[in-house]
Amino acid sequence: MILTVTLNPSVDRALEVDALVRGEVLRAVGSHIDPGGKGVNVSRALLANGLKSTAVVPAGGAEGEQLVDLLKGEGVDMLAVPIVGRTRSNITLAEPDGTVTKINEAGPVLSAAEFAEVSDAVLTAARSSDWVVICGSLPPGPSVPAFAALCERLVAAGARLAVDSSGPALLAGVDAGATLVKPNREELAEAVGRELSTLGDVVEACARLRAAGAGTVLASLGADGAVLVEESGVLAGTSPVTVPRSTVGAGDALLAGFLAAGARGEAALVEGLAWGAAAVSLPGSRMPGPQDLDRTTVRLDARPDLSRPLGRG
Ligand SMILES: Nc1ncnc2c1ncn2[C@@H]1O[C@H](COP(=O)(O)OP(=O)(O)OP(=O)(O)O)[C@@H](O)[C@H]1O
Ligand SMILES: O=P(O)(O)OC[C@@]1(O)O[C@H](CO)[C@@H](O)[C@@H]1O
Repeated sequence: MILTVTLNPSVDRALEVDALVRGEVLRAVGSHIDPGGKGVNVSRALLANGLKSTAVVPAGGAEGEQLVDLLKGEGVDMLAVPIVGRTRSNITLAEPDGTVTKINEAGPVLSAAEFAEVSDAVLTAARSSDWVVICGSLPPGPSVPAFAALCERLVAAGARLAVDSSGPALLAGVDAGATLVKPNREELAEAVGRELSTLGDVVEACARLRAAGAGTVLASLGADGAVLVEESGVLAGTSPVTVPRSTVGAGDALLAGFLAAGARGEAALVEGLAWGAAAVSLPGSRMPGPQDLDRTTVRLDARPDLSRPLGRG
């Protein structure tokens, strides 16, 4: 069983507009609401493919209730920890060519007592889980040392920990010795403090995170695919998408597919790329199911050209 942890979940509201024009009243031509947050999406993707997981979410206020109802409606097993603050709403503005503009709230404050309650729930559930997957931004409140302590306690307790976050939270996961980290290009660049222009830059940056404590690094690179750097070597892969609809949650789908297929080697990278590409072909943050997956378009390369330039990030 996979335990996902989203410390800052959301109600995701996606509005489709014909074109984004600043300063105008825009009329939405379509709208939908999804339960959101990166770990929540990993759980949704796993469920869409018949795999069991439990999503840990702090939830508060009317939006917290809505989040819990949406998760129940989709049949996602959850551990909701009540909090005083109001769960955030994140907005996606989607244009017909697949361009998305996202506005994410900071999220409610998680008090020290609430964070301790969430941590206890995670540490307890971790005992019967194959993976603990902590994803997304830290809400205001918990300090980085408190988050780092949670990661360290999980690793010390023998949990296989995966972290998909940014900034200091990503580095805390690396330092704690997470089994897997999944940064995107921007997060990886921030973690190593330099721009990443080529595939070689990405491989080098992943190697640095491994040297600092991470077991495996799965770097997602948008349309440039993904790079996997693990004990046994380096693999790069792409999965072209003919008609991109929404990239929201593509990284979460990639991570879910990678975990679902064992989190190592070619088979897992193929699965992750197939799930990521399928998510990009679907509207909003809809997670792909078996009917959406096409593994035949995935191309892997065990000896990638490290001088290959990446698209504009
Ligand atoms: N434009 C695209 N064309 C083809 N595949 C894409 C595209 N964008 C994303 N992908 C696929 O989805 C995966 C994840 O994308 P990305 O690197 O943007 O993740 P992310 O920034 O973590 O996304 P999010 O935070 O929205 O979940 C990529 O590794 C790739 O397989
Ligand atoms: O603000 P964060 O935590 O970095 O990201 C939150 C979020 O943008 O990530 C998911 C897509 O990956 C969405 O469901 C959600 O709105």
